[in-house]
Amino acid sequence: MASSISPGRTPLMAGNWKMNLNHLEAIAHVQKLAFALADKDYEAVEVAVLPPFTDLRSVQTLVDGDKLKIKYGAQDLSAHDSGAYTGEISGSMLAKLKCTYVVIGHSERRQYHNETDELCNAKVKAAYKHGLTPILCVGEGLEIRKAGNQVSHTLAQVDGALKDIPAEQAESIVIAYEPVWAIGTGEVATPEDAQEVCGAIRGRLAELYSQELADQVRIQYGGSVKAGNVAAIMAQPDVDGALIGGASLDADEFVKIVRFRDQ
Ligand SMILES: O=C(CO)COP(=O)(O)O
Repeated sequence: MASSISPGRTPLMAGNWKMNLNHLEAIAHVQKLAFALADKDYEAVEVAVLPPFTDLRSVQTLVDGDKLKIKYGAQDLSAHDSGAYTGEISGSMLAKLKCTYVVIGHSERRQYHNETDELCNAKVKAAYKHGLTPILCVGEGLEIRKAGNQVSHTLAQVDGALKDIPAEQAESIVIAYEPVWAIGTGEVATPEDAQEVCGAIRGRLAELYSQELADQVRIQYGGSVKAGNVAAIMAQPDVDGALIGGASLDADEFVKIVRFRDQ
């Protein structure tokens, strides 16, 4: 299927492993991806993996040692720089491991750890402070979708997380629209559903900053993305990649998603 992605926005296909794969499994998985992916894949698409914290050192060693073109990042970071915050991981620790990306505000953290837009905003600031690129997750639950309020709900999350973030930083952000009802359920948003909200997010970025900045920011869709549905979603003009959960744990499937133009 033909894709209508703006040539200025390289699609980002990022695998969010969530709480799956220990560090030994992580090494085997990244090796499989590295073996399967070719230079032409990396020219067409940016490929990233987002493993659990405990895997990051192993992934870094593999990527550095074999000069792999796969990027990697973490699934969360602390809003604080250092200190008495038991169990937390700072942006500087992630930067030291040469992470490129960090996921902020995933719906599972909002739901199970009560993360608010204010906390997401503090984490976006922490990410930029340490040179990390945020992948900011936004999206509505089923009740909000049923009431038809998906756009206003999602844009309020964008506003909250980007409060006081200057354009020089916001221009590099990645925003992932992940409708909560489509995560891990097999229930995919239709390409039109994805486009409606992703287009609205780009419109909001234009209002908050400028059209030029909005045109440059990558907006991903996430929620039950698979090789079989990725091409139709990527054909939407404001969808510039995917944040993939379950399907990213299967190396063959993830490679097919990276090669969405062939599907
Ligand atoms: O939450 C997601 C990615 O961050 C989506 O998960 P699934 O692809 O498993 O639905």
